[in-house]
Amino acid sequence: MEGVDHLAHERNRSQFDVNDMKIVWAGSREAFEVSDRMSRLVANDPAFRKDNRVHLTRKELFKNTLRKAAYAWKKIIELKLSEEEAGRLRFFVDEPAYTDLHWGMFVPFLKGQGTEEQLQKWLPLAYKMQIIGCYAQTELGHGSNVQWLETTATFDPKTDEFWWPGGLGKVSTHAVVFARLITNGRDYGVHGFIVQIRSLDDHSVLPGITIGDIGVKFGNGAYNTMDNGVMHFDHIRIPRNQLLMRFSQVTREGKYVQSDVPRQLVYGTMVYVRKTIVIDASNALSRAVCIATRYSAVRRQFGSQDGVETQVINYKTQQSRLFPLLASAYAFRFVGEWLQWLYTDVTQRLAANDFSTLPEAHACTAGLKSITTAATADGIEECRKLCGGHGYLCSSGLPELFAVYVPACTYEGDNVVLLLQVARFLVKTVSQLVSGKKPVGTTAYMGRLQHLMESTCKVQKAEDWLNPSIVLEAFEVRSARMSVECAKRLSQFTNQEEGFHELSPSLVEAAVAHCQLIIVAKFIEKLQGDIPGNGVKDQLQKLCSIYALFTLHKHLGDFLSTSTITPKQASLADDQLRSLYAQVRPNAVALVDAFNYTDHYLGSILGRYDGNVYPNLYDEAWKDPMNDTAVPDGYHEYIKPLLKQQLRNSRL
Ligand SMILES: CCCCCCCCCCC/C=C/C(=O)SCCNC(=O)CCNC(=O)[C@H](O)C(C)(C)COP(=O)(O)OP(=O)(O)OC[C@H]1O[C@@H](n2cnc3c(N)ncnc32)[C@H](O)[C@@H]1OP(=O)(O)O
Ligand SMILES: Cc1cc2nc3c(=O)[nH]c(=O)nc-3n(C[C@H](O)[C@H](O)[C@H](O)COP(=O)(O)OP(=O)(O)OC[C@H]3O[C@@H](n4cnc5c(N)ncnc54)[C@H](O)[C@@H]3O)c2cc1C
Repeated sequence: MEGVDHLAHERNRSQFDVNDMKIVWAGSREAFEVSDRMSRLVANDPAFRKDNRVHLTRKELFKNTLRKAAYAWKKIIELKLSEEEAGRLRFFVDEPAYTDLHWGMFVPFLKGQGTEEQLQKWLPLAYKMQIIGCYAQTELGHGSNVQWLETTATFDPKTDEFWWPGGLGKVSTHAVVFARLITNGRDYGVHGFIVQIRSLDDHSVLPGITIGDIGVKFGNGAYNTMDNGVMHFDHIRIPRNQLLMRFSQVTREGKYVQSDVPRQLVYGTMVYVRKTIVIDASNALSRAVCIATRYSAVRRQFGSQDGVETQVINYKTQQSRLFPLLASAYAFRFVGEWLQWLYTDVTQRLAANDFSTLPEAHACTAGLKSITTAATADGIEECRKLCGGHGYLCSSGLPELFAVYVPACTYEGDNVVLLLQVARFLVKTVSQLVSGKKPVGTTAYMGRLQHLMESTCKVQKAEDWLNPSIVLEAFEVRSARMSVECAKRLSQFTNQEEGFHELSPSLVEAAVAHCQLIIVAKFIEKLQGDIPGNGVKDQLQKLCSIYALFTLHKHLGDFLSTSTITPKQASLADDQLRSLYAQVRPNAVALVDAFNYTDHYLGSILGRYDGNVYPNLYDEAWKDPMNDTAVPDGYHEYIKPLLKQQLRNSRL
């Protein structure tokens, strides 16, 4: 029945104030207010409808995305929205589009790599969208290995194929292009250039440049709203001052001048985007968990008592699959908040030519991007499975969410390649201990290596696993022992690079252990701070324990093989986990209500706020164009002749 809250009984059971949790999830009351207002603005405007996407052809889909992006831009101007409001509005429009790359990569690259003079020229054009930019770094032959990009930019004192860049295929007028800078016959490696690629008069592609869309990508709708492109340069010429020269310059005479800064600063935009992707992982996972939790509370199957079947959310197996994902969504939210702080801090230090925390920022953004996107992609798929057959319908919102999200494991750095960067950082940290260098930041725990190598876990009963200090030390011991073991085995190789490649699978596991420690540590830190709201902190403590103990359970091999814990302590952790599931159970629906997602943004019949699933699932089916006629297209050509033939055969 419309208007009835079929989940009221679930909401009445919660043991905390969901409105207080909404503020904690949003990060602040101001952030909540902006998000709430923008999500409702989008949800209430039919111009932003998205339930028809799966029925559109690729070209219709793309044109529809251009329409929405233009409409959103007009709204932003008309309502005089702030940068924060505009960003939230585009987020709730929920459609990968060229604007993601214009605002998410092109503008940040200009801001990070341009000189004051270059910013004064290009930023006003970009902010007013008088030019539309993309980020052209990946080539057909190289994406991960940036240092081996082949496009060259040769300085001519007298006067190159990109693949994947989002927005490039049909929309962008300009590109940030990565190319090897060659001047006076010497290759100075990869640098960033701004290149106009289309006419601002008629959008035609400029001479010497070939541009196209790379074709249909994974999934219906999904990322096909984005014109990822291919571009080929054939000896085009650009002015010298379109080399972005904040960190290195080429003089009029062709002389290369490198400021006294790490060459990796040219990678700054990737660090920025990886940080953003970690925050976005909590958005995507929380969306899937919201759908699966509400539906799990609606769905009843087997186990009837008094003639009423059991809610599937009451099955321990459903809880053991769903609640760790709920906990992960909150865990990624808070580690994302911390990573935002780290990024801001590093940026301020760079402005003062303090590069001391640059390695930490790179390792943290790379590693956390890798493990949060992997867990989120797997988590969305698990949420689809948690919803049984109906989870496979596009009207559940889950197939498209998965298809849009899963490339996050690849873009902005393949997850394994990034974990190897973390491994390199850890091995270096351990090796420097010998020379007396004190580890700081997220590796500070390595400074207590002697203790961690000798420590024994103090758990004697299940409840001991609720002690944050015991949990934190277990994760520190596991990570430290894995890193030290890798470093020790690596030291047996005469050729360190050869040893690194040989041991890379174990090194990746050590990197995962370190990054999971960071997530646990930041969740615990968050709870040591002021958490306002009735019953809110208690719920978050439960979720923190679930994230930690589920992670421990999932990586039990690490904890046992490093003798961090005993099998008995592992069993006590499982007992505590099941008890925590029972404690979270009455709060589950309220914990996903706290994400404050509109039905429009969720785009899911199964995840409707009112839980009125079945009538709406049935009605949605009839809207499919397949049901426009009772007799399907093709009957007269292919079915009727077959039936008649069979009838004739049966009479012979
Ligand atoms: C609200 C909505 C949100 C939506 C979310 C955003 C969606 C955005 C859409 C995304 C679209 C996708 C865009 C893209 O994919 S753009 C292209 C991305 N490409 C990559 O990420 C390439 C990955 N490869 C690399 O980053 C580098 O090649 C790699 C780091 C793997 C190796 O670099 P390099 O060979 O130069 O360096 P070395 O391994 O030799 O290391 C040398 C030292 O440099 C340090 N280092 C490396 N990278 C960095 C860095 N970024 N910052 C600081 N330091 C760095 C490295 O640790 C070494 O240091 P040591 O010598 O001390 O060990
Ligand atoms: C949806 C989407 C949008 C994108 N948007 C953009 C964009 O806007 N701009 C842009 O420039 N690029 C973009 N990209 C490209 C993206 O950045 C690259 O695909 C990504 O960096 C991975 O690089 P690759 O494709 O070369 O993978 P590869 O590195 O070729 O990976 C293939 C396999 O090799 C393994 N591998 C590679 N190197 C190593 C190693 N050293 N050790 C162990 N294993 C290794 C990887 O783990 C992986 O399993 C986009 C990609 C996608 C999917």
